[in-house]
Amino acid sequence: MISTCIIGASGYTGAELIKILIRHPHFSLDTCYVSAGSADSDKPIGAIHPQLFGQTELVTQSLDSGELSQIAEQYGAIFLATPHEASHDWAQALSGKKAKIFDLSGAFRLKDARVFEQFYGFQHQETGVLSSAVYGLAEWHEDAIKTASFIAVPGCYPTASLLALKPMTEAGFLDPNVRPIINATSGVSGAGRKPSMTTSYFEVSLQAYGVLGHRHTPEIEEYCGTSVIFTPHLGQFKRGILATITMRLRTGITTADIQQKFEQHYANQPMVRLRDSWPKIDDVANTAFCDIHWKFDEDSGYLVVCSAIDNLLKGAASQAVQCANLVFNQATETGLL
Ligand SMILES: NC(=O)C1=CN([C@@H]2O[C@H](COP(=O)(O)OP(=O)(O)OC[C@H]3O[C@@H](n4cnc5c(N)ncnc54)[C@H](OP(=O)(O)O)[C@@H]3O)[C@@H](O)[C@H]2O)C=CC1
Ligand SMILES: CC(=O)N[C@@H](CCC(=O)OP(=O)(O)O)C(=O)O
Repeated sequence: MISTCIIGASGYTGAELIKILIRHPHFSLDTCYVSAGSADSDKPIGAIHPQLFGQTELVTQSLDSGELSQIAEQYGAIFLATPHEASHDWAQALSGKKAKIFDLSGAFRLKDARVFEQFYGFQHQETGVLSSAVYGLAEWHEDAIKTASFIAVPGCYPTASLLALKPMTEAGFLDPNVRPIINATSGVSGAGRKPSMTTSYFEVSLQAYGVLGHRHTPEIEEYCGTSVIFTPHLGQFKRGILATITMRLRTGITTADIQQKFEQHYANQPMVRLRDSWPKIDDVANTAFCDIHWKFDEDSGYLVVCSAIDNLLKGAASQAVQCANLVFNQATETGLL
């Protein structure tokens, strides 16, 4: 068994990682860390995440950031389910040691350090880790992930968007004069466990946010190689993302060409399901799948693709475990089906 720990175990993605890792055939979850001074330190996991009541004996431990280097020699894999700033600040001490690092935050997803100031609100200092980090879009970066030591697990909206876009962008099918338009709606768990006015039960009502400025725009653009118009929406449900993506294709592309590209990339990828009807969030909530369906109008050249994921799983925790499976030479779906 490969020894693992989670840092940020009291959060929503931390809870999903615990659920997966305690049942995984090749990883053992040995420690659940919370931050120093956390209200959730020294608590049984079942007291913080009641769905896990009776499922594990683990009790949260407070993390002493002075011990990060030592922790990185202790485990085979470390999952960082922490805010961007915490991952950024701790990455250097964790890197280059025995442990492979799987960072669920956005701190190491973009290659240009300057972009962080504009979109994340902090100055990136860790350019060394940034340049060696591999973007963990499991279905597309498999070879690079297998040999990586530090994996930047993609954001939830970028996962849903890129899995739908990339078969077309990689094939060069897009009309270069028309940007893809991504409209996506997420459940409130996308905002994390910390309470806030915008995610409070009484306040949430379907609404766009982050218009023409969300930090996932540069992430999507970097990994599909084209500018996009991305509009996220907050929905009145707990978990899941539905992304509807409209693209204009070059003249002459046919329905059969599109079908061939989606099948070429995903026919052998067990976590992506090419559906024969429009996916619903309920079809993927609490699963590690990304469901995709599309329709093409050959007359106008417009293609509409719908992609549905669970933001906490394929958009975070299960994709992190897919990456860990690849790093440790296991099938991508191990422990996820
Ligand atoms: N929610 C989602 O759908 C997705 C989230 N992500 C990313 O994954 C990461 C975790 O997200 P999520 O689980 O939703 O977030 P949560 O807010 O639910 O959990 C974050 C965890 O980190 C701990 N933490 C908070 N502040 C600090 C700090 N300064 N230093 C160390 N630890 C801290 C928190 O509590 P404690 O004080 O108890 O330690 C908590 O356990 C984030 O970077 C997020 O952006 C990525 C994709 C999807
Ligand atoms: C509904 C909601 O608030 N969603 C989050 C995205 C969650 C995610 O993917 O997180 P990171 O890229 O931050 O890791 C947001 O829009 O900020």
